[in-house]
Amino acid sequence: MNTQRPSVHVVAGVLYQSTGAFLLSSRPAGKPYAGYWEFAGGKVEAGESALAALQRELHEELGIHIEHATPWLTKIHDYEHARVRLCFYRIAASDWHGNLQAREGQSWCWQQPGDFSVAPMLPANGPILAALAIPDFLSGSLQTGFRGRLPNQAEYRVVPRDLAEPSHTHVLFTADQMTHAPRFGSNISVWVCVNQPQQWVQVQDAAAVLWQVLGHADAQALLAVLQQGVSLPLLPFAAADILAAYGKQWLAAGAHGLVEDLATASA
Ligand SMILES: Nc1nc2c([nH]c(=O)n2[C@@H]2O[C@H](COP(=O)(O)OP(=O)(O)OP(=O)(O)O)[C@@H](O)[C@H]2O)c(=O)[nH]1
Repeated sequence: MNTQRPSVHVVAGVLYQSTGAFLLSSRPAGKPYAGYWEFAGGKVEAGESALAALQRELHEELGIHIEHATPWLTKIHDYEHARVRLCFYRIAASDWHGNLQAREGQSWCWQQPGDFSVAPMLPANGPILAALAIPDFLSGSLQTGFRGRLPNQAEYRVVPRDLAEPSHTHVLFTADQMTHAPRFGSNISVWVCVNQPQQWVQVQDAAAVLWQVLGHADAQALLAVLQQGVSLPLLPFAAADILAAYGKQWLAAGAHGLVEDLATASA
C-alpha cells in the first residue's frame, strides 16, 4: 500500500456520559465502510480549526453542541480510499449539551469501556477502543505495580514483569527490559515505563506508556512530547506534588491519565 499519499485530516470525538459510557455511531449508507461503528466526526475543512471541525461535525451528525474537547490520541491509517490522520478528542459529559438525534440516518449507542456490544468497528479504531478501557488515574510503585478503576468497572491492575503470572493481563516492562529481554507473548498488554524522549520513540508498539517524571526539567520535556501529539496512551508517573503542579497541563495536552508514585517522595 502506498504510504506516501497525502493524509486527510480527520477529527473524531469520544463523547462521554456522566456514567463513564461513551458514544459510538454507525457510518451512514453511501460512505466508505458504511455500517461500521465509529466515533462521530469527519474531515477538517480548509481554514477550519480542529475544534471548529469537531463542533460542526457533531452538530451536523448528532444535533449537539460541544463547548470544549481535549486532545487525546493521533493515528495515521492507510485505507484503500484514503490515508487519514485521525485526531481523537475526549469530550467530557460537562462539555457538551443538547438532545442526541441521528441526523444522518445512522444508528448510535452508548458503550462501556472494555465492553462493546456492537460490531464491526472501523479498522483504525481497535487500539483506540482498547485505550478507552485504561483508567485515567492509577497509583502504586514500580516495585509492586499499579491499580486503578473506571466507573462501573472491575479493578485495573498493571503488574511489573518480575511479578507477572500467566493470569495477569497488563504487564509493565522497563525501557531496558524492552531492549534486552526476549519478546513476550501476544496475550498480554505491554506497558512500558520510560523517562526520556529517546526511549519513548522506541516503544511505540506498547499498549500504554508510563513516563516517569522526577523533576521540573522532566515535566517540561514530557509536555513538549505531548504537544506534538501522541499515538498511544501516555500517562505521566510522578509523586503527588509534581502531579499537582503539572497534571492539568499534561492532561490538557493529551496525556491519557495520571499515575501517582506512592514510593518516591519528590525533592
Ligand atoms: N468520523 C470518523 N472517521 C473515522 C474514524 N476512524 C477512522 O478510521 N475514520 C476514517 O476517517 C475518515 C473520515 O471521513 P468521513 O467520510 O467520515 O468524513 P466526513 O463526515 O467529513 O465525510 P464527507 O466527505 O462525506 O463529508 C474515513 O476514512 C473514516 O474511515 C472514526 O472513529 N470516526
